[in-house]
Amino acid sequence: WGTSCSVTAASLAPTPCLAHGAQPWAWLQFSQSGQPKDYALPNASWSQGMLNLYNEFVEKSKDGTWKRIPSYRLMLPLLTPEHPCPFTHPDLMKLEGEKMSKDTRLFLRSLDEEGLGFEYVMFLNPSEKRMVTVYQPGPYLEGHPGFAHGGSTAAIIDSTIGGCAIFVAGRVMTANLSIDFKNPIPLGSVVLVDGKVNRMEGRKVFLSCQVWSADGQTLHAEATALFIHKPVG
Ligand SMILES: CCCCC/C=C\C/C=C\C/C=C\C/C=C\CCCC(=O)SCCNC(=O)CCNC(=O)[C@H](O)C(C)(C)COP(=O)(O)OP(=O)(O)OC[C@H]1O[C@@H](n2cnc3c(N)ncnc32)[C@H](O)[C@@H]1OP(=O)(O)O
Repeated sequence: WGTSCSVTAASLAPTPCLAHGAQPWAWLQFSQSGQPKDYALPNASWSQGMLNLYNEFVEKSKDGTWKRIPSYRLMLPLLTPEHPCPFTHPDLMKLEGEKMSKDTRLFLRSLDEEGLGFEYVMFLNPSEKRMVTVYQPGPYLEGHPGFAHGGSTAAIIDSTIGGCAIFVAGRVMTANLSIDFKNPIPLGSVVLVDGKVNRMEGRKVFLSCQVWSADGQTLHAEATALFIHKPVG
């Protein structure tokens, strides 16, 4: 995929991060293989409940029904031909890597230490236009004592359905996000964020989302959203 994509490995080459006085490679953590680190893989902070749900969706991915979405500190590596990814919308292929800042991080991947913030992995079901995120909120996302801040819940919902909307429509922006918070999410618990596209009208993509406890017994939040396509260029 992405043969016409202007984002290449060369455009991903580490650049100085002078603004932060950091090491040149600090904008993107590389693994020992020289590839950007994929954060959507198990680490020591993942609870058994998180691993169980992750393994469930890995199993469901074996026949291609679901696809695990790799996750880096930036969106950029997802757009390079070197990294297999279902985000093949032609609109995204027009993004030019060299014009995208490398001195930034995705909000949900902004913390260095494992387990303190957003631990998550997304799986896309292309035929159902559905994205699920297996998510474990860490202690630095606290709102009321012991519970995740509602803003962090909004962020994981926005990213889940945002990824789904990007898959169907290319570059989109959140125009509206409406959330009913039903039950607080305990820090360190595991939830399933389940979002899908309901319909599209021109540039508008309408989605809905539910956040369930891992055992499916507690509905934590319900949301509806409108994303609007913004053509690249
Ligand atoms: C891009 C690289 C992708 C790589 C992807 C790879 C992997 C992704 C995987 C995982 C996901 C990872 C990351 C997460 C992804 C996304 C989550 C982050 C998303 C955000 O965090 S994003 C920031 C917050 N977001 C904003 O910062 C938007 C500010 N805003 C604007 O930029 C404009 O406001 C805009 C663009 C929304 C519209 O502006 P515009 O000029 O293009 O269009 P216009 O206003 O004409 O509206 C056209 C029609 O929509 C109707 N309409 C508009 N707004 C409405 C509303 N609120 N309610 C109801 N209807 C509305 C109008 O009424 C009209 O309707 P009609 O045509 O029927 O008259």
